[in-house]
Amino acid sequence: MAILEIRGLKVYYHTLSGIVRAVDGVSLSIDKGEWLSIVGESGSGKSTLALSIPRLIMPPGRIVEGRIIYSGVDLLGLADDEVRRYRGREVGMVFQDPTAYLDPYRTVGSQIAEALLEHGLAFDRREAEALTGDALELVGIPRDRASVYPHQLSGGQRQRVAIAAAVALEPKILIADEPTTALDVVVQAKIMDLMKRLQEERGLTVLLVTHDIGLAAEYSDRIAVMYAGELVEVGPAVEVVSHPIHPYTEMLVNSVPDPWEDREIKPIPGSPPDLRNPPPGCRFHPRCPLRQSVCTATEPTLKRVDGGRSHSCLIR
Ligand SMILES: Nc1ncnc2c1ncn2[C@@H]1O[C@H](COP(=O)(O)OP(=O)(O)OP(=O)(O)O)[C@@H](O)[C@H]1O
Ligand code: NI
Repeated sequence: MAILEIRGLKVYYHTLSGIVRAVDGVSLSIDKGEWLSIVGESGSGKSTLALSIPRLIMPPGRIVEGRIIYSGVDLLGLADDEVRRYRGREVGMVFQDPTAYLDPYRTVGSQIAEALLEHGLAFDRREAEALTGDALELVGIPRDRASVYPHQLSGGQRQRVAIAAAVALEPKILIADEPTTALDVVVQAKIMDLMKRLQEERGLTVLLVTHDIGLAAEYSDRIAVMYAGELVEVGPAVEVVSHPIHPYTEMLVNSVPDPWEDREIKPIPGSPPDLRNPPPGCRFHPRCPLRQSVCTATEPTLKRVDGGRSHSCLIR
């Protein structure tokens, strides 16, 4: 059953130099308890898509069209104060830089405890502190570390605390935007393993945003590949990576090292288009080796094929 359904979403940034069509007609659904990763090059609109879900898009950005249905409720139809109740409590968020939202002047424990009280998940200070300790332990941080300040923790520990803070509110879905990009690979694996455990043990739905398709393949149930504001391929993680359908997915896979196979790394030639003025037809056509005349003349849509997969390639 879908916990989240995004339909025809368009999110544009209205800048002085033009309208940046960062998310331009995305439809995607995520099942309860599933881990879906959104992958794609820098600037493809991944973060814009993720931030739209709890309606955290700031001006000059604006959600111009579409629906975001969470557990049957269209979040885009709610008043601001109503949507605030979903943030944190239902939809948890973790970002690349936890220092951006951990207050440097307050202990990590007091910040988690306060959120618990604010959302009515703890009856009093004492219960909030107990639950905070539980949340820290859940992410592998001793409960007595509640009394430290963010700067006293390592980068990996801070990200754990951020996850503890998010998970303490018992959200149904955790949106993690590049949560391990700033961390070394060993710490990255630990954070990913932790999220996997939360998915398996608590039935947490995970939406991971990453530019790392290898990482996505290792941890996700499904992968959605984004290019220039649109989805080009969606399907079971292992299949998408081992047998990509869309040429962009294929080139993205070939542009990163394969830990199991010794093959040549081929960077994708060219660069993504200017989203103020994207190319007509398939937005990938200027970089696509399979390009034919239909690719410049036809607007592709995501079509379903066998195996729970979909793609938007006009040739394949
Ligand atoms: N505040 C903003 N004002 C104007 N344009 C923006 C703003 N934020 C993002 N954009 C543009 O929207 C497009 C999508 O950006 P977004 O950050 O969503 O991509 P991304 O896939 O998350 O990239 P990255 O991997 O670098 O994080 C880009 O062209 C970007 O320049
Ligand atoms: Ni991003």
